[in-house]
Amino acid sequence: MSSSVDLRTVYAFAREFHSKGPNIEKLLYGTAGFRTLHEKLEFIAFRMGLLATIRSRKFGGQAIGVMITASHNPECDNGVKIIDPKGEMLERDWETIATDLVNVPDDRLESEVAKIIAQEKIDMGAQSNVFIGMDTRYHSPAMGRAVVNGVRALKGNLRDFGILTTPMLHYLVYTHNVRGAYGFPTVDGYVSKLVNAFKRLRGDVYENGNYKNFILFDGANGVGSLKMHEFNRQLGPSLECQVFNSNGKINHNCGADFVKTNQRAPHGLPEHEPNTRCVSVDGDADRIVYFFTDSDGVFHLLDGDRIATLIADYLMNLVKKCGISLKLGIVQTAYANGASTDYIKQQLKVDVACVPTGVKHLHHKALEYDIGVYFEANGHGTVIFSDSTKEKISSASRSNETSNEQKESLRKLLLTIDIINETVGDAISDMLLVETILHAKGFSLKDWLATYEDLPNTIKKVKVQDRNIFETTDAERVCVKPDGLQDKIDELVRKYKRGRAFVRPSGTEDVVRVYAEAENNDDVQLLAAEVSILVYEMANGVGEKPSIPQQKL
Ligand SMILES: CC(=O)N[C@H]1[C@@H](OP(=O)(O)O)O[C@H](CO)[C@@H](O)[C@@H]1O
Ligand SMILES: [Mg+2]
Repeated sequence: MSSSVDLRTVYAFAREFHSKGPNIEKLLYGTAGFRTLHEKLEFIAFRMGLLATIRSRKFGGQAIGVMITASHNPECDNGVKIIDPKGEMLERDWETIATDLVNVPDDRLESEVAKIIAQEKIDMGAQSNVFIGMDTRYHSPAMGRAVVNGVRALKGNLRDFGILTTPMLHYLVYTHNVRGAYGFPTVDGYVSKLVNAFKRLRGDVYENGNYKNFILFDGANGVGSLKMHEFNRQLGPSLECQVFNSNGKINHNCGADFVKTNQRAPHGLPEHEPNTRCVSVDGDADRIVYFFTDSDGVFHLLDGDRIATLIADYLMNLVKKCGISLKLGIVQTAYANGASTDYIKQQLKVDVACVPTGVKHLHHKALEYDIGVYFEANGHGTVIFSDSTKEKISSASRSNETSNEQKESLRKLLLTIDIINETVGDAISDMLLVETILHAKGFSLKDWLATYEDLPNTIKKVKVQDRNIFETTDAERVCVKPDGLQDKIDELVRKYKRGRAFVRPSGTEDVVRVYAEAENNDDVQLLAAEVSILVYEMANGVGEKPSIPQQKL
């Protein structure tokens, strides 16, 4: 190992500018990196700057991303996560390395960095390249500067892209590393890739059947609204998209998480005709849900499960028309509505897998299929096509044995692939894809909703003294610790028709999440309350004890 970096600068920078200070509780690289109150995060951002530089050197100078965001969390929180060279989430072994690096005191930082360099056999003389992006939180620039200092302390190179959606940074990292093979590695390149494919698929006829060319876009007062304005300039009349919730408090009473969790429309929604198509994205624009209010004033949600089934159905039909055979699979988590899973198995007749929460798990599983469609119920997901699938599609499109009709379908399939950001869930890319499909089918949201009927469901949060005493198995559907809890949950679930419930510790908040679904809403509320009380009692709940809804007492 050659080293041109004096590691004493690491401790000097830390002590001078980004001291950890005493009494910081142990922090874990969780479902989506480190996420906590912004005041606690600056030293972590600095250390992630160090780690990203080291990781980039491990890959001979390939770009590594550092994204500053707390996604759908409230404004007071921030977060930092690392993006690997292929635009994917950080490899699991390095999550442990990241956790260890963050949890050492300042005076052990230098030796911890030296340990990582030695263990991973890093050539500190090698090139390194760190790409930095951030959401619109007012404290994100300070975090960004801390990352920059981390990179500088190790004499690395960096590019600071400023305010970006999370999926844009994933795209930029990947396209840079594959030297443009997946798209031009710039922000303009990203927008043009998606918009050009969208426009070419849509053609000159913007409306079709029940599909109207107008959509209301809730930007969650985050980066999604800024970027959607940029998209709008390029989309022109091909999609009339009215952006709202652009400059208030991030995620406050709006955005995809608010809409999904509360199953109601966001605040700030402009006056509109009943049945108008509306979307909500989250604070960093990597997830999306659709919704509308019908002429009786009833709110309807079309979430990630719906999006996955719509896309899978469309792609399967398209592939069939192309005259090629490919295996498509859908990946969900335990939060997927039971009715969607039944629909996938019984109607779509597609393979469906269930994995633990967090897109990294879904992405990983989706790689096993020729075409992997993965979505969390909250609207976070995308589609990935294996290399051999892409090869099959392009060779079929060039082959003399392919009919003209098949060639037209292959052209559509190739353009559809271009709209998709395969690196990670991407709210804007997902929206353009769904809009393309609804347009092709001539569907209104009502038509889409009619494909199957969701089971009523809810997610509750329970605060307990230590959420880490909860351990789960079977893709989080079974709770193995504390002892005896699962048996008691099973007993409760048995009382309800089509009942299902599970509990798991959150990876991003200090709570235990309780999910319940059943045939009707009263039962759902009752089951969720009963399970929440159980969790609270078995794990020394903190604060107000959950209670049974009034009408059931
Ligand atoms: C039920 C739920 O929505 N959980 C979210 C949430 O994870 P938790 O581990 O449940 O806190 O944040 C993750 C990161 O954004 C997201 O991937 C996941 O779907
Ligand atoms: Mg997000």
